[in-house]
Amino acid sequence: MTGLAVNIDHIATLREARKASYPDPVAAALVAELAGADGIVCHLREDRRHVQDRDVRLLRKVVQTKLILEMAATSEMVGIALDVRPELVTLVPESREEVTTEGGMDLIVHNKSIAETIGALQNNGIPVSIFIDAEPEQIKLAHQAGADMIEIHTGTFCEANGSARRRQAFDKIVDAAKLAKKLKLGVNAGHGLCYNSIKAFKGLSEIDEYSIGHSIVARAALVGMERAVRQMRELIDAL
Ligand SMILES: CC(=O)[C@@H](O)[C@H](O)COP(=O)(O)O
Ligand SMILES: NCC(=O)COP(=O)(O)O
Repeated sequence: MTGLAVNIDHIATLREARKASYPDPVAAALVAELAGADGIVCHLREDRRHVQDRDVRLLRKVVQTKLILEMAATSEMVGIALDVRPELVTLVPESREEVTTEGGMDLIVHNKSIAETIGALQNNGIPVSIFIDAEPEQIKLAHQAGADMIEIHTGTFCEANGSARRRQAFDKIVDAAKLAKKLKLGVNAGHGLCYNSIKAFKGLSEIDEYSIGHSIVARAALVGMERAVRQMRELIDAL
């Protein structure tokens, strides 16, 4: 069965908009699990714009499925990961000015440092995924760097204008997923996926799990977290 990992970052975004104590992303994670999530994702950004250290530590205590920590490959974040011990770390590129993650990790540029970060985490029993663009070169480099999994950046496909661009972006995802499986990497996919774009993935059995946050939280604001997660769960079950 294809997995659904629910990213609760933007519950924290709503809380941080007022620097309030609610809504609590930890509570959202528990509801998401009850509604059928296979995992909970949180991205502890260096600037702490949404998820806070307290959230990650509490999530570690209460999440019953699996906790996936998205983070930059910095020594501060590696220290936190070694302490919190999530079931999976996903390394993502970060830029302070971006509104959201703008692309995958460039392993042509960061190959050596990423391999070191992967080693530091794996040597302590923490599996590592790398968030990368659907480019064959990046996938081969992720494999060479020793990653356990990759997460294919789906944002380019989700944002593509026009059917030709959309098709081209999707074909790259298909090729990337097939290549990664051939290299015996686990394959996750995420960023920008919504209740409509997820339907395009029907039949793409190479993808183990989808990581989806913003669209679920946006729907949850209107219909509630449980319904929003269940509706996404049903779409993924129908793929
Ligand atoms: C890597 C990724 O796709 C997620 O981290 C997602 O971007 C949610 O976090 P932000 O919205 O802060 O980028
Ligand atoms: N890794 C992708 C993720 O966790 C969720 O991204 P989004 O659905 O919030 O764009």
